[in-house]
Amino acid sequence: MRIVVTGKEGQVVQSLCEIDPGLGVEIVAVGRPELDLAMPATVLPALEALRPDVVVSAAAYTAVDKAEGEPEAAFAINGDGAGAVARAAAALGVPVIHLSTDYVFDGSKAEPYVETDVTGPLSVYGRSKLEGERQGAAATDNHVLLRTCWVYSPFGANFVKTMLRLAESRDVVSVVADQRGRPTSALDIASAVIAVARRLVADPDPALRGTFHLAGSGEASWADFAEAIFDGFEKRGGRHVSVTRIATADYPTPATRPQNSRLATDKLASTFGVVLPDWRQSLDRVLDTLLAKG
Ligand SMILES: NC(=O)C1=CN([C@@H]2O[C@H](COP(=O)(O)OP(=O)(O)OC[C@H]3O[C@@H](n4cnc5c(N)ncnc54)[C@H](OP(=O)(O)O)[C@@H]3O)[C@@H](O)[C@H]2O)C=CC1
Ligand SMILES: Cc1cn([C@H]2C[C@H](O)[C@@H](COP(=O)(O)OP(=O)(O)O[C@H]3O[C@@H](C)C(=O)[C@@H](O)[C@H]3O)O2)c(=O)[nH]c1=O
Ligand SMILES: [Mg+2]
Repeated sequence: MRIVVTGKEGQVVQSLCEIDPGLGVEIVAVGRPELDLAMPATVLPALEALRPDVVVSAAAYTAVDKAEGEPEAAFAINGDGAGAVARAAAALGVPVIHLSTDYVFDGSKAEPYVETDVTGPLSVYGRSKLEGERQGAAATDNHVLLRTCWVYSPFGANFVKTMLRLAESRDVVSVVADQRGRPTSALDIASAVIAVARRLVADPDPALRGTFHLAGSGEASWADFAEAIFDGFEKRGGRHVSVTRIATADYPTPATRPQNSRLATDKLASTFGVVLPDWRQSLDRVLDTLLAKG
């Protein structure tokens, strides 16, 4: 089985390329310039040439604050570009696994979000990802929409790497404590995507298609997450860094984030038997890699 994934340097695509996908599975990454989501005409020819058995739509415009000033680019890539990937998979007659985000929700729900909850994105990024969800669902039923959240990894740009960079020069870092979510390792996402892809290729059952939420086990605020990162840094010989827990109002950003970003993952567990490790355990593995690299 050949899994073709969009993007080259992204966290999820690099994690897919990094992990051992197991017997009979091959991972191929395709991105710019051959496949450019901002140029939808490039998408079908690039995918067709690679003869995928499954397409993983992982590439996206993910700069949440920058997107507020570049809505056209965000919608072109996350809306029309993601739509083009799903339409190409449909044309090739293969399933597509399309990654989306907790930021499609407004965060006002008291409980974790389930797949059927009403969306209401607060940011350009969230709205553009929701448009990609709509275009993907319209393109094909042979489609898994996998919403995930708070992704970190040894690769690309993410909150863990930002905190480790700040730890080099700061004794105290102020971090918001009133946004809660579920930190998710891209390495765990990669394993889950491969497990889902295997099932989709083997089984046309419509119950295996549709929307599913995927997240690391447990939950945290960004401040909790930062504290765990700094603890791990110190345990591995780094300096002591402490967190000042602040409110969202004390950390103004161009984009508004949901206060409740927690995704309920029971449907993925009961349908695919996929449950991710506790986020603290996965964080340890990523810190081992990042801090061993130096
Ligand atoms: N990061 C997060 O916290 C979360 C991410 N997600 C979603 O998961 C998916 C994977 O995210 P993640 O791996 O973190 O993303 P990254 O931000 O790490 O990487 C983005 C990827 O998209 C590619 N890309 C951007 N623009 C284009 C374009 N015009 N044409 C082709 N490729 C493009 C980049 O290309 P290049 O290789 O050239 O750099 C890169 O490979 C995305 O759909 C994202 O929306 C969902 C929830 C949380
Ligand atoms: C750097 C920093 C951030 N923060 C806050 C700002 C924000 O509320 C929160 C997280 O900031 P970031 O900008 O790193 O995270 P952000 O880019 O919003 O992360 C999101 O990315 C997109 C792609 C997703 O899909 C989401 O699931 C989510 O992971 O932490 C602090 O309070 N202190 C700090 O020093
Ligand atoms: Mg960011």
